[in-house]
Amino acid sequence: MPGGPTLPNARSFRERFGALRNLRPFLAMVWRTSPGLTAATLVLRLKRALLPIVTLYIGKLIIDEVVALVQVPDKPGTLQEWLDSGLANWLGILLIAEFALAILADILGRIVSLIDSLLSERLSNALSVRLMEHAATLDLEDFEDAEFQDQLERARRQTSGRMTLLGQLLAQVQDIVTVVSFAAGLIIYAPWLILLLVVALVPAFLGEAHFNAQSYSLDYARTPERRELDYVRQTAASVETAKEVKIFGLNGFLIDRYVRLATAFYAANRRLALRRAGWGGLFTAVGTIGYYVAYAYIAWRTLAGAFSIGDLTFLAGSFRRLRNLIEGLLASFSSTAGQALYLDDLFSFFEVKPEILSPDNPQPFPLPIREGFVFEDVGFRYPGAERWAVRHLSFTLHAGEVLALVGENGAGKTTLVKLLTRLYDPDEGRILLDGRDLREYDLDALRGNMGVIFQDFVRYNLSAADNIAVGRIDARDDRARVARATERSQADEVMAKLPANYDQMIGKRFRNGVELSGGEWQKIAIARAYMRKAEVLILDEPTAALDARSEYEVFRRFKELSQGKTAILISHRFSSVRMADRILVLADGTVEASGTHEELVSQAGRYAELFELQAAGYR
Ligand SMILES: Nc1ncnc2c1ncn2[C@@H]1O[C@H](COP(=O)(O)OP(=O)(O)OP(=O)(O)O)[C@@H](O)[C@H]1O
Repeated sequence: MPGGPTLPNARSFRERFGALRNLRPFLAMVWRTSPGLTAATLVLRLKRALLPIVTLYIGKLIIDEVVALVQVPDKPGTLQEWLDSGLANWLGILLIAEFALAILADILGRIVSLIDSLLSERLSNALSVRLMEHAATLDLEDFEDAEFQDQLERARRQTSGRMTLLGQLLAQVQDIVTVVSFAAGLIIYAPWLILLLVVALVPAFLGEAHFNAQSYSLDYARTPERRELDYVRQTAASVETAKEVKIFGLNGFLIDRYVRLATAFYAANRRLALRRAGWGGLFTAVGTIGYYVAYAYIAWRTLAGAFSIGDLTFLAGSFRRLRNLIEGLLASFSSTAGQALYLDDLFSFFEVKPEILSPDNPQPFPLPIREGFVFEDVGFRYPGAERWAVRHLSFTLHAGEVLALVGENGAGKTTLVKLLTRLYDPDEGRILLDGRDLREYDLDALRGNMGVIFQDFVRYNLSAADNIAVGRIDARDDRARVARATERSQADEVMAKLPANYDQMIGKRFRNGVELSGGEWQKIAIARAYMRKAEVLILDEPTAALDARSEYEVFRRFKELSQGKTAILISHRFSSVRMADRILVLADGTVEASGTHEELVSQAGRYAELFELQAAGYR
């Protein structure tokens, strides 16, 4: 049989069956999704489970009756004579019963699959919602971690993948009842046939279990590659990337990369599939041998007069059905154990807990802020990074002040903003707000009172109005408020140009979407900050694509509108920066200088140098 060193080891037997503990919370989740549908499918399946044995038994009665009638002396000739004689009445009733059972089985089957498909869809929706709800509670740090992304990806796949598991579990309940009913029949006639059955089936079961676990391990180990595969496919063909892919002629490069990854996938899957097919064939053959030994025995006993012809068909039928059922059940048990391993991914995702939390007795956010924010020797290193992004960072952001942050790329400006908004907590030092550590405040209130627009703000494929309303989504229907925010960020000119104004779908992903220019997007994004009644306003360089006049105007308004508010603005344009009350020059994650534009220019430091460089460019 083909084999290869690259297959990961199958998970241990214990681990595999240990995963079955996940079934309980899973079933609880199914039940919560819809108690009515769950109960209905169970009850109907139990009813349906008993139909096969009854059908087979009536079949036996029919044959026995026919055999008996054939032997009746002077039996009637035509159908009419048979009917008139009344001899075939019992046979008629049996035939009608058999027919009715067949119809019933059909109807029940259809209703069950209808209910199952409804239940599965609801379960998948409920799981997706739970996944999104849980993801929303987690830290930014988690999302930036590649391993977490693998885990999230695996969990996400489980939301739809687990529908098969549900169907499988329900079918198992049904099949077990059927098996018990057949086995009871068989035990009454020929107990050791059951033993023969078990011996013939065990190897197949163990084989299935082994290959299922191996396929899970393979899947698990390959999550990073699979994410890369998806990423490459997405990059090669998406509206966001099409422009650059064309200009740079990246198709070939991306396709090669895809093919390389996909080929490795295929090779590993093929190896496993071949081994599985090989062993599976062997085990099935063992089962078939078992069946024919049993068949020969039943035939022999019938010849010996121990069984009637009806018994022969009933027993042979029972044995064949039992074999198929048990084979199916064993395969599906082991696949359930395998699927339960996948549930681990889902439940372990739900167990990831955020570290950035509100304290138990949070302080209310100060309205208004009286003193401001104080950074005390703050140090922060991104997870897994060797370098400190900011360190020994100390400064005060006074209440009501407009502070500009300047510094070269990578100086730590954005990191500072992330710390201020508690997207991260400092590794060293602390940040105070009105004399108390930021961590003492209610997290939602803290974030709710900050209007922050990052340089990599999100371009939502939503209507223009919603793109602004996301700044305060619960005020989405307050059109006057949206209009005010639009006007403040000068997005009103953008809005006026859109064919459907506020209702215009923007972005190219959906039908009738209109794409905006970079600067137009920025104006829309900045309006989000004005949707909030925020105590602190922060613009982290979302203006880079604005033309000089627009940026100047945006910042002038920003300054005006930040009256009485505490504000931070980050920009590389000195014409804007100089409007701030105070400027903080960052270098290598720490404060190098601070003061007004005039003070800093006269100090002949980095600020003056950068200012000169930019000014020289315009002369
Ligand atoms: N998510 C992250 N994970 C790891 N390191 C990061 C992350 N974000 C930033 N860094 C690192 O932290 C340092 C500071 O980055 P930061 O984004 O704060 O700089 P910045 O001053 O805002 O730069 P720019 O002017 O380019 O926006 C950089 O050296 C960067 O490599």
